[in-house]
Amino acid sequence: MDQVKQFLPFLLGSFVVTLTVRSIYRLYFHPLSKYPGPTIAAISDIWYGLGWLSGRWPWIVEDALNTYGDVVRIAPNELVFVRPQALSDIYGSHHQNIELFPKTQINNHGSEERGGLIWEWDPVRHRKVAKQISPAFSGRALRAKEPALHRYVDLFIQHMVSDGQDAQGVSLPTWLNWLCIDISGEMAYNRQMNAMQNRANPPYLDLIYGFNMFMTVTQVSWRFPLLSPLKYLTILSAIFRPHGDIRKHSRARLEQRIRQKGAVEHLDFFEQIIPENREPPSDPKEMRHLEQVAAQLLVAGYEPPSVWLYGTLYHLLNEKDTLRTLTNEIRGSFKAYKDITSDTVIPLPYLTACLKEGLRILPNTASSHGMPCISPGTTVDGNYVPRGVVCQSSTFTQARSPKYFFDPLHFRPARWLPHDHALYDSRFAGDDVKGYQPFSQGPRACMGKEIAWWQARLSLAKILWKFDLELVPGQNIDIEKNLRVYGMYIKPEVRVRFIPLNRESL
Ligand code: HEM
Repeated sequence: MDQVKQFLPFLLGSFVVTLTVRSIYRLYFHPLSKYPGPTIAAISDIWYGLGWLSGRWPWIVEDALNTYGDVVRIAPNELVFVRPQALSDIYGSHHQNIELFPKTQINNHGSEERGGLIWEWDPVRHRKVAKQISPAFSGRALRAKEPALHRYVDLFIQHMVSDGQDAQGVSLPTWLNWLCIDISGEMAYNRQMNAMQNRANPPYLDLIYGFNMFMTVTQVSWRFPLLSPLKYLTILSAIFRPHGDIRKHSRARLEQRIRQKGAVEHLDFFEQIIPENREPPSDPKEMRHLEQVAAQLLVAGYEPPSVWLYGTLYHLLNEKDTLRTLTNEIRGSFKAYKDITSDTVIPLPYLTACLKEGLRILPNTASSHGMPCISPGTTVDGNYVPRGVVCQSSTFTQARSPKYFFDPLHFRPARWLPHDHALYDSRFAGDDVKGYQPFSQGPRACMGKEIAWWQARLSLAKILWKFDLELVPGQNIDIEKNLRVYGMYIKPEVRVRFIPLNRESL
């Protein structure tokens, strides 16, 4: 015991000396020491970790960029950029579709089986999977999916006719989540989630939201090896929730889909990577890879569209004149509900402008968090960034900065209108509409951009053709203050009345 007592001051002393020397190195001698940022972020990952755990990371980074300039050191070995040139340098640069800034291992933690498609950090492995899947996103393949898209949007409309007129209205985030998970399950691997039909969260949706905060904890704990046992909380949470059963069910559904190959109502995104022999691979690694890709397609096709529609409708409901203009454009363009198709909605300029503005004012999770990549040792927006430094963008800050957009914190669709449109407003002439890339760019850009646009245009056009919308009075909502984002956004409650017009039935 006495020996321990003697040894303790020595241990503590060594610890303090090591921390001091490391901090001095990181502050004054590290290759990133010339970049500005909070001092605590330069010497430790604590600032980064707490920021992520708060659910307000995009806002924290925005504050830092507004305080320190266009490049900020947000962790000892990490920079965030905001100018469009930096975004194109980081994400757009590639050689024969192999990205020059590979993704970090923030999500799959180096596992070769868990990369799937979106989390795959190895550019060559990513290219292989992306090449296999991309034909499923081609124009012809998308056409085959259009009837299913209509079916779900129509089901949403029918539910709103029956449920949406009550004085207390319906929960906008809940119903949009159900619409989007139903569509995404169907598109990803012909999986019927039946959320709207059952008026309940499918267990799979509960599962992914159950892990929402946990994903962030895992990502953060990865930076602090001493805290990594936190990861084992997954095991605890698995004990207390029926996760195992849900996973088993998902796996069984996927195996069924693999055996069906081609014999489905419409081709889905998964079709392209189903083994030729239509048998689930016996190699567990291969099967885990397929499960990972299927899950990623499902979540990638679910979360961004649900946030997009939620943000756009929330702002429209708060901007009555804008909502009226859009409603008039839609109702003036279609005599009958059945005339609303993925082709006929494209020429509506105000609809497109409102949706672009919705994407700007609330970018999706990946764009809001930044998409960390590793520098190969090159220049980003004129700054030399040594090899191995983690770089990322803040599309969120760019979207909300007066340097790039006039009146950025307000919903102003007019900024996206063609200049010869009657409602175009020259105050927006200086907006950098081309530099804004919510679907990212380069080899890792969004594959679902086109189908996402179909889904968003069709949903909004059908909803506003059929209903007058109003916020249920007495709600005190400020999504700017109340939004939180971990692995996915947590959307604050908004109750809305859907008042059907007496028009032809569906
Ligand atoms: C509002 C709509 C959407 C937005 C704003 C959006 C945005 C993005 C962004 C920023 C990325 C890059 C992520 C990263 O590099 O980490 C991405 C990737 C991806 N998105 Fe989307 N997305 C949307 C909808 C969809 C939909 C409906 C699908 C359909 C499945 C989809 C499928 C994908 C896929 C497969 C990737 C990975 C591409 C790759 O790594 O090769 N997205 N998306």
